[in-house]
Amino acid sequence: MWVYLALTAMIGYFLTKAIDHYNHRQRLKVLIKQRAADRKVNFEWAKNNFEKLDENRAVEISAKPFAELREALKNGEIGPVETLRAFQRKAYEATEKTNCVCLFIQNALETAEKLESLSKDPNYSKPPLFGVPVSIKESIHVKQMDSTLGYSQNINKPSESNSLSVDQLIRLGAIPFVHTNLPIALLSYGCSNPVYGSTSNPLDTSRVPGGSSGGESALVALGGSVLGIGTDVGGSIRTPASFCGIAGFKSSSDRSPQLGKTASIPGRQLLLSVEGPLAKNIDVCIEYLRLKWNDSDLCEKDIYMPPVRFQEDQFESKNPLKIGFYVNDGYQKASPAYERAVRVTVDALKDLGHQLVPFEVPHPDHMYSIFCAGATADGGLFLMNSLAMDVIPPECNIGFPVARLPHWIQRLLRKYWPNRRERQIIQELPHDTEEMRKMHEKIEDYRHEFVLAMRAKNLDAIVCPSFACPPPHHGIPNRLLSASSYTALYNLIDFAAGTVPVTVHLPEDEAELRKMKTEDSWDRKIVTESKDCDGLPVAVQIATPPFREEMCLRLLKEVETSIGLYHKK
Ligand SMILES: CCCCCCCC/C=C\CCCCCCCC(=O)NCC(=O)O
Repeated sequence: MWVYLALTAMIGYFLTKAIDHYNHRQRLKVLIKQRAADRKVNFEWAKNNFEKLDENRAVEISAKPFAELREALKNGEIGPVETLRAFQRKAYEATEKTNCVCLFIQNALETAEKLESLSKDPNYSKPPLFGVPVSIKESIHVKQMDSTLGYSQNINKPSESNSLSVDQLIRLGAIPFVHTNLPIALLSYGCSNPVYGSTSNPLDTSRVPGGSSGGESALVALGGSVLGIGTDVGGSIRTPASFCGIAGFKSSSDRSPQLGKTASIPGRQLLLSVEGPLAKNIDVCIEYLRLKWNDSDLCEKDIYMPPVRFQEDQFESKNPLKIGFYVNDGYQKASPAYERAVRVTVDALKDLGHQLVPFEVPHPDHMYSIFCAGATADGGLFLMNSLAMDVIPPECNIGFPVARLPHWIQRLLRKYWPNRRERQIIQELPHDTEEMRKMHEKIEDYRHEFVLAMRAKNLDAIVCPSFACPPPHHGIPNRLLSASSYTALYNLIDFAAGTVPVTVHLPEDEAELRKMKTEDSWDRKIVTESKDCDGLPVAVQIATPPFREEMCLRLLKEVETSIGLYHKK
């Protein structure tokens, strides 16, 4: 009798849970449909607005590079409203091709009109970014807009205020005008979510634009924005920038506001995401960061941010530097084109008088495993629970349901998991407070070890690949984690790092790759994804210690100027 009652109660419990879950998913599907309809209306609004400007005039304005655009806005040759319309048109075209825009920010028109009327006052002094339209990754708060992070459960939860960086941009005279696409949960270098769908690479639409700031990279590469703001906790600015042939930069965490910002995993301790710029060339990133760091208001608003101005002495210095380089980080061998990218950069930097010496990444397997542990923070539980409460298209599946199993099963699995590199990662994921403390200790120790390794060679900076393979096809990123090891390292040790494109994939790279020894499915994917990608851009990465951001920018500029692939003023 008791057994019968217990069994009925259990069946009842699980049935109710399953029905609740089903109903929850149905509600989310309704929200997704509503958002698609609202988005159509939003795009129509943008179209009606940009069609008020003559198309030839729009083309003329949006073709202007950043510096020229700023100058034309400053001297009144063009106005903020027509500039906004010109970029709305270009962004609309870019999103027709790649699905890079989530929504147009409708308040942008009001901001542009306000700037236009202010500029009529002869006593008005134009702020430095007067009238420049800037694109913003969807996860960054813009007042009255959702930051869904690609979760349908976050639809219709508009932000009450702007993030500090969006507020700062407005203070500087810029016009945030679009929210751009990202992968659900942000912890991917793909760019797909159930709310806004998949963004494609503008250079090959069968491939991803990179992520998580992939909407930004596609939009900027297509000229739909002269400056985009993304976020990076494992490569999410640098990877999309390098996949789309543009420049991207992430600072160390102290030099970016942390107060009030969204995070893929809230409460994460040592791996903090940072906001940073993506643009057609590094000069634009430099100019933006100069304004960002010289604006004392930002540190007043985020009182935890050290008030360090743009260090012109570091940036302008002509002193030769000692720079370490590597072509293989020892964790994931990169496609040959990335090795070539490092070698041409090394030669160019030598020609400029710098000293270049080989460098080895300490304990690469350990490095990437503790990165995954630090980036997911709680053994993947928050991530997997959040995903389980949403509607996940196959290409968005992060594929780690193990995190939701009871810890004793996970402890068993981590002993016997067949794949070596996956097992190493699983072994580092913490399951209780003791393991979590140890994880933090390992990250601190690794930072120390890395700094000592750099000091032993007296290095100022490091040059290395920006990624391990060309932009993979849609659906691949979440099944090819290891390729992100080249960017992830510099989040783990909280360095400044940036990327600029320096070459393209060539047919001989593919031939060379066939010789690569493959240990597991990750290696095999590197080989298959590197096929048929001739002509796609390849970037190099440069990293420097925290508070040496300006030195990193100096080197990126030197590289871009001497060998930059698409260096255009
Ligand atoms: C087989 C073991 C699976 C372990 C599960 C690990 C889950 C994924 C963790 C790390 C993946 C890293 C990919 C890098 C993507 C870049 C993320 C990023 O920078 N996001 C930006 C942000 O969060 O703001």
